[in-house]
Amino acid sequence: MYTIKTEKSEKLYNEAKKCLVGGVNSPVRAFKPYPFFVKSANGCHLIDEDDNTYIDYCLAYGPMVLGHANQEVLYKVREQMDLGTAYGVPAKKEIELAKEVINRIPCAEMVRFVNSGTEATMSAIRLARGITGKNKIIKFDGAYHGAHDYVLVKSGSGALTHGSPNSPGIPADTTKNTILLPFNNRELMEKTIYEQKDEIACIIVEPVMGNVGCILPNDDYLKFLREITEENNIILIFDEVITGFRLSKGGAQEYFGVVPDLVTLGKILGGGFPIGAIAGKKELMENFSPNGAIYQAGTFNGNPVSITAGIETLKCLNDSFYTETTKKATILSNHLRDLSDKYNIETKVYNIASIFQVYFNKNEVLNYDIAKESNTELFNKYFFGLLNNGVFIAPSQFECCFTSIAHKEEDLTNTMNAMDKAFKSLK
Ligand SMILES: Cc1ncc(COP(=O)(O)O)c(C=O)c1O
Ligand SMILES: N[C@H](C=O)CCC(=O)O
Repeated sequence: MYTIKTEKSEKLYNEAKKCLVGGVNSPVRAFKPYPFFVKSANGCHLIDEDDNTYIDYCLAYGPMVLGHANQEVLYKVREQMDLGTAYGVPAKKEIELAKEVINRIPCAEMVRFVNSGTEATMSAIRLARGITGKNKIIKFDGAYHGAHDYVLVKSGSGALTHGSPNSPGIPADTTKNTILLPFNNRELMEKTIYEQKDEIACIIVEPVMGNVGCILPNDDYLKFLREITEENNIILIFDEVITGFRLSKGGAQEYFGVVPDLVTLGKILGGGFPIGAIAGKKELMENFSPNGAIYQAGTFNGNPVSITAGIETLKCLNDSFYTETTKKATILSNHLRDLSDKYNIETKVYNIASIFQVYFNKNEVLNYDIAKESNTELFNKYFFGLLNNGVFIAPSQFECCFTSIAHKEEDLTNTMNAMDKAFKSLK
């Protein structure tokens, strides 16, 4: 519950409910009694309609690694807008960003830009099916790969938060081809592949699961997936919509030293504007239309505004970006561990690079089933404890938090104080 003044947000929410489903445009934004309505954002701060300021660790669910309204990015975006905002014919900057992706991401030899992570995973799966001539795909329990029919089964993120991990409206005929397995479990993967390898087109995996909190891969689990897919003519897709450009310059594949066949990207790649991309080995990518027969298209694919923001954002992701953002996430994670001890509250805290999350759970969180046992009521109290003390994180146990270069020392100190007050309120 809010203890701060949020009357204007409440009023706007009541208005919004009349014309927007649930008052929001993506379910993850809805929380009870009502979400605050943002008026502006700058650096690591959000300011709401009631003039409350929050230090933001949601960062639009990931893209804003440079903080909000980064002036270098916006300067170039404004320049681009004067040159046009959508062309329907190719433009030079698409080559520039594609080359950046290829230079950074180990598996990327060719790129197709789309408009969202959802489109990217949908097209990557279609590509894998089209190339192999096989229909089944393997996805992990609790993984979220966007809101399309192939993958909206036992899904994480808002689907899990709002209690519909299997969305009605998706034909059983579609999802019968989606095999669900627990993350970090080798035996079940081996058994499934042994029995059905001739029907399985691809494994799609979030290398770090970021839509059921933050679940790290066990030692060599990703390497194991690489080996088993290679041995069985199955395409390995890393869904790096969250981890891409975040864990390292080359994303999770560089961080863990495991190179998949295809990667899906989004979020950071668009520097705060809508984007997605599929990239991978040339021999696979060339199967997309117009070179190959597998159809993929979009009016706004390679949109010049998003491409410009992406180019400018990637320029800022140098070594010190990774050192700095990792350091901040580590400081906050260690503080959460200390608070758990101080207030004797059982938690598990995970962090990697600029990602972190606390689970109100006594067990090590290795997969979806364990994550689901977390105390979401306690998480909700923690969330409001932070919010009422000027800190915003995603309003769900089943999302994760991000640091950016815009978080300053003072913000971290204020955040740690807010965390302390939030934990105290849980007793
Ligand atoms: C791992 C992952 N894949 C895919 C998506 C879908 O991306 P978008 O919301 O841009 O469609 C998301 C987030 O939304 C994600 O976290
Ligand atoms: N968890 C999702 C992405 O990572 C949240 C974004 C959304 O669905 O609005």
